[in-house]
Amino acid sequence: MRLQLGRKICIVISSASLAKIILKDNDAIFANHDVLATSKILLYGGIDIVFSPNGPQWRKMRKIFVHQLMSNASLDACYALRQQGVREMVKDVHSKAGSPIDISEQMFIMVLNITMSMVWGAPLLGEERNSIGPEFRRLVKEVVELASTPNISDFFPVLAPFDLQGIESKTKKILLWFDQMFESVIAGRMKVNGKGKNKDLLQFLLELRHQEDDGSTPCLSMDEIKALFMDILLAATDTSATTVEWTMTEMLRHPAKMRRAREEIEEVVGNQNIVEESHLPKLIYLDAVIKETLRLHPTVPFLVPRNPSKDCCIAGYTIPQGSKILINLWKIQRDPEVWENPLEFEPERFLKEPEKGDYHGNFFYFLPFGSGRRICAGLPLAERMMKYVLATLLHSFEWEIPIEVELDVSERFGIVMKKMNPLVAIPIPRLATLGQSY
Ligand code: HEM
Repeated sequence: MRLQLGRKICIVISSASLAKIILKDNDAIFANHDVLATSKILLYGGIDIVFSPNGPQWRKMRKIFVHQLMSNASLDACYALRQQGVREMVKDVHSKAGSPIDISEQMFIMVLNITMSMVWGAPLLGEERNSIGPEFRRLVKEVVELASTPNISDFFPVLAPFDLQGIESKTKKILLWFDQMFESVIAGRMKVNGKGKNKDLLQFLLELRHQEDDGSTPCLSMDEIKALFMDILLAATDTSATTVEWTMTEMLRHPAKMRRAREEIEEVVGNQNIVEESHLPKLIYLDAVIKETLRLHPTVPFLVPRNPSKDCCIAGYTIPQGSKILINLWKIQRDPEVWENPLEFEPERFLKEPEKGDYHGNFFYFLPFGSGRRICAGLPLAERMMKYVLATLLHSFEWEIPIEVELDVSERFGIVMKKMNPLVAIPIPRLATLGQSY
């Protein structure tokens, strides 16, 4: 489908074969993400990983992130931070046992804490958890909404200086809040001469900054450090929280499947232990449940839209340089040619045909993390965190739906596909004796 919006041509790709031609066969041409007026403001001019065009800047930023945080060795080394984040969350949920809780909100704060610990060594504790956490979430929600609102400045760049919808000025206010937080964290570390006790990402970046390449220019500017922080915190929180919320929704709608997932966890973990990441590779059914959720409810339903870097011809159609290409995962991942009963929640399909569960960008009917060189850079962390937290939620609690709540799957499309009505569920502790272990 092709739409002309102002000066911008938008093309929606809804078949796996075309997605492959774009994301694999022409990966180099389509390796730029579409940069919105809001992303430029929020990401310090677009010098981050998500919005840098394919080139040396993008390679530098992505390399730092992947090497420092996403290698197996780095992820193993900071397992204690994930453990602490998940345990804090369980304690918090225990304290609300019997009352309805907003699952996505709970998950958001947990993921935020884990990522903040990985990035600068300090989670939100005590009062901060109740003040900064919700404010952070409110602002991320606003960012996602602003970025999902069609902006005249993007379609008629000549009108951008007038900011007719006020989107840019709202984004600048949000940037200010984040920027002050980043400045204060960085200044705090510099006060101790960059000698934090943890070997976290901030520590590494400050050290890297002082390894000057030509004796005068730091390898990394302060804006680059802040843009990296922004990418990580924004890309990790809403996506992971929303995916856990959809997975819990589908399990609550299918109690037999939730029972099967819990039985598997009990068999692997036992009732006298708490879930550890070492248990995760054995949780095959839970893995299938997560994949089936990502198939039916792709968290980033159109990927991050791409721009071709030059005019090109795809399947006989000319695609001009700079067009906005959306890959419609929602449609592709429900294609009846490949998925039997495509609208049904059937995790068992991935047990029968495990090859269809490859989400590393090679099977073009299932691309929840994208494909090619711009594939999600946080995939290794996302898959560990989601499985770990879901296993823990099922192992520690029974979940009930408040009587007045209808469990629905209405979707709200945007950059991140949220539930129209947030999932509210009541936790009932299962393993009373284990409560103290958290
Ligand atoms: C369930 C969780 C997540 C989902 C579904 C998800 C999905 C995606 C998708 C679809 C893209 C665009 C890929 C493309 O254009 O082909 C992306 C990009 C990205 N994601 Fe994720 N993501 C998740 C979690 C995370 C986490 C936890 C982090 C970081 C800690 C992260 C960091 C990034 C970054 C930095 C990019 C930009 C990569 C680039 O442009 O080179 N994501 N993600």
